[in-house]
Amino acid sequence: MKVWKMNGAGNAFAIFDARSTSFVPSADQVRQIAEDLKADQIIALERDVARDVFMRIWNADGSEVSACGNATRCVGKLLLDETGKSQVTIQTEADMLKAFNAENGLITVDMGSPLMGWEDIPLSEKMDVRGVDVKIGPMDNPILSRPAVVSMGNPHAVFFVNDVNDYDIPALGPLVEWHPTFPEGTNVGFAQVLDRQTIRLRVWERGAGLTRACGTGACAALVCAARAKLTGRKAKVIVDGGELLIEWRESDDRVYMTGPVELEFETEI
Ligand SMILES: N[C@@H](CCC[C@H](N)C(=O)O)C(=O)O
Repeated sequence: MKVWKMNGAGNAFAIFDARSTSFVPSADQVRQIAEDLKADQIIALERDVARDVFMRIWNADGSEVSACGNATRCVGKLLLDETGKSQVTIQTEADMLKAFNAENGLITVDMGSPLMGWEDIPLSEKMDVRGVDVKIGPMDNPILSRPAVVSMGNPHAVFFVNDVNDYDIPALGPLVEWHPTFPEGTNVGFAQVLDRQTIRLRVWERGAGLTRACGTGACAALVCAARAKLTGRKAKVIVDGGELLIEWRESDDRVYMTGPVELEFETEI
């Protein structure tokens, strides 16, 4: 079976070509592969009757999840090169996504529409998704409070902060990731709005920890920022591993992400 080690803005993936050989790893095996190949997520490419591919996703902790933006760009690049098509379709558990070539070797992915209902995130009970009732730290002087939430096919809680460098993310992230408000856990973004077109973002990923980039996290940060009128609907999101351009189009309500992909090596197992 062919395996590609790739990254999207530093978010690292081991991508297994399971289109002709079955690949059904146990959670233990996923954890081992992630450790051996230094991957944040493990991806399987499977045959799909209607789309170019079905993309299955596991976090480094062995949990299977529904969405991964940076891996969608990497898989898009592989399929665009392989098929010579101008656009490829990628089915995930969450949605049907499309990828196409952008300028300067970058890849654009149509990440679908953000989901805003409290049941969609999901939250444990009905709350205002622009600022949910979550506080971390002393009750009268919390370190973090009232994150905005949205689903990009996976759950995201976004804290708007004055300076991302002021926060001990490995200490705070897990407290939010499994807070009772989020019955399926959540990815946790720390977003600093630099101006109306620029966001600095770091993400504590559910099931993977602090990564160098989170594509769905970047989409979530832009959607939450634009919804709160902190930015316009298009912004550059600066992550630890590079830059992502995110646009939440008014015309179709879909979020488009453009960013880099890198093939580190490929091998056969
Ligand atoms: N790295 C990803 C997100 C992967 C899944 C996430 N950790 C979750 O549990 O939902 C991205 O680029 O979007």
